Amino acid sequence: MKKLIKAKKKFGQNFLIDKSILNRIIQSMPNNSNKLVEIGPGLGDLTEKLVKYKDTLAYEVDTDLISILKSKFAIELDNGRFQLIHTDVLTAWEEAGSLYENKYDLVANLPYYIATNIILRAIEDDNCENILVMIQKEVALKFSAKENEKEFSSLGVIASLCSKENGILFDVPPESFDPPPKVMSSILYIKKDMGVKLDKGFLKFLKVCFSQPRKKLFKNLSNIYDKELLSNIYSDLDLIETLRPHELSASLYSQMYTKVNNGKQRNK
Ligand SMILES: C[S@@+](CC[C@H](N)C(=O)[O-])C[C@H]1O[C@@H](n2cnc3c(N)ncnc32)[C@H](O)[C@@H]1O
Repeated sequence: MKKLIKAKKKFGQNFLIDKSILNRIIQSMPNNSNKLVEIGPGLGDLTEKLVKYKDTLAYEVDTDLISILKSKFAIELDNGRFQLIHTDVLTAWEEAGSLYENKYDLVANLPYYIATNIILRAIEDDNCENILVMIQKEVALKFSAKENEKEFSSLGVIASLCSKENGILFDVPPESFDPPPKVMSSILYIKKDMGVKLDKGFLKFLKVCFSQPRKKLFKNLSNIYDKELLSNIYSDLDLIETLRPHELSASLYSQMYTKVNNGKQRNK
């Protein structure tokens, strides 16, 4: 470690040290008047760039880092350019429903152990408009995958339906961090479609669809739903019963869910 602090594995601390990557993140940021929210400012290297660009609100869980950040950003904390909240961000979401009271963009080098959960929360959060995050490449591929790609899963369906634009902007190698993570990282960008809200039932439906990703979708669905209803829906949507879960488009998942629900209600 170049700094006087030992990175804590339990908080997913891999500090970004490559200045060129920090600059590329800043250049990729959406141009609007939204507040910036950062999760896990760490030692403040990305934060330093963010506060130069816009007013920033950050959530950090690690007590040891809070005192470092308070002294590094004493002026910005004083003049309101920077706000720091010492808490677990998932608890903050649980308690308040949103990380900020108005429109915001999430820009962060996320702790990888909860990266998927954070992105799903940010997609659900009505005030979050753009998500620009560094995460493990494997997870970024899942969020950005399209149908027929082997990585296409419920995460790809959710990201596709809830966004106007989403994809990997660039990859970041382990040596850009201190300590280096074991895996390749990527910058994922999601521009949300603010008019779309997925219901909890749909998320449960997707869990069933992808419960055994390499089996036939029909088989996964028939563990829960009536086979005759499913056959009718497949024929209405002009689908073949041998389809695997990754071969159906996000929009067809949405249509199938509506039909499954309508069918269930008729059967009651
Ligand atoms: C990958 S490091 C990124 C640090 C810094 N932003 C950088 O780019 O060098 C992840 C950061 O998230 C913080 N963190 C981990 N879990 C958290 C949680 N549940 N809530 C808020 N911050 C968390 C860690 O303490 C750490 O500062």
